Amino acid sequence: MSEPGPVLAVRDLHLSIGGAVIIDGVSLAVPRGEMLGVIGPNGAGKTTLFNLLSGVMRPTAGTVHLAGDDVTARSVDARARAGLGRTFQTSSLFDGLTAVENVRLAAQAALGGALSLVRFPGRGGAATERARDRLDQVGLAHHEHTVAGGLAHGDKRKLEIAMLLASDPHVILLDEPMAGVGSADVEGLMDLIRRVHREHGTTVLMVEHHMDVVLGLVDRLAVMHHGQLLACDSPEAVMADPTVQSAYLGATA
Ligand SMILES: Nc1ncnc2c1ncn2[C@@H]1O[C@H](COP(=O)(O)OP(=O)(O)OP(=O)(O)O)[C@@H](O)[C@H]1O
Repeated sequence: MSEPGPVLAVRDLHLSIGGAVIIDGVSLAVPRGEMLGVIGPNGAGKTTLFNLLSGVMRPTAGTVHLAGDDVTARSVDARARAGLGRTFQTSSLFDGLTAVENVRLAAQAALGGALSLVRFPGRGGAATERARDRLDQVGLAHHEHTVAGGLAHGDKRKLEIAMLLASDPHVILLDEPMAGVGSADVEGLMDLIRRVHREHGTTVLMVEHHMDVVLGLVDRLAVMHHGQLLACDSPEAVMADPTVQSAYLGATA
């Protein structure tokens, strides 16, 4: 049952692989509609935390709750159906398909229909309509028929977000959305993320190394270090925290 508590909550999450402790007792509650940045040095466990939230990996101990429901044992697909969407550090696009075909596949998966690339001219179809709408939302309507592999880097990232939006998620996890994006495209992507967050009330968790991006977007910052959550507070409080400064900011300066 959905209720007014945090939309996403992890409690005492642990993950060990082959004797190595990767995630070490992380607890975190994310209120509905929050934009949360996740930062930390390389290897701190940020992507692994996203893997545990999205169901790509299962924790050794601890729980993940989505909208009040315990989803710890649920698959990626079940969590996606429950409203959790995610992008990856590496591109998940089909380079040889057009922009609209990429989003249509995501829409077909979300709508529960069979996946198909066959076009039915004039018939529209719910998946195609939804795909066009999401392309419009991310500002790529004019690239509907451009193959994904031919898009500029920033537009590829926008296309990935359009695919994410095809399933109408209420929580999205963005893993380094600015990775590989030229400085000219950063503003546009930030605007897009801000718009998705504000217009749809979507809860956003974002791993991002660019501090200017993070600080320009988030309500709170979570700092990971050696698999632990070192701090989770307003950006101002986190930046002023001496433990964070020595563990993260000092370490990467
Ligand atoms: N499947 C795995 N098997 C073994 N070790 C793993 C596995 N996945 C991650 N790790 C290790 O866990 C640690 C955390 O990795 P993770 O990718 O979550 O860090 P990160 O904070 O996202 O780093 P980056 O900023 O470099 O992406 C690293 O030391 C990594 O080598």
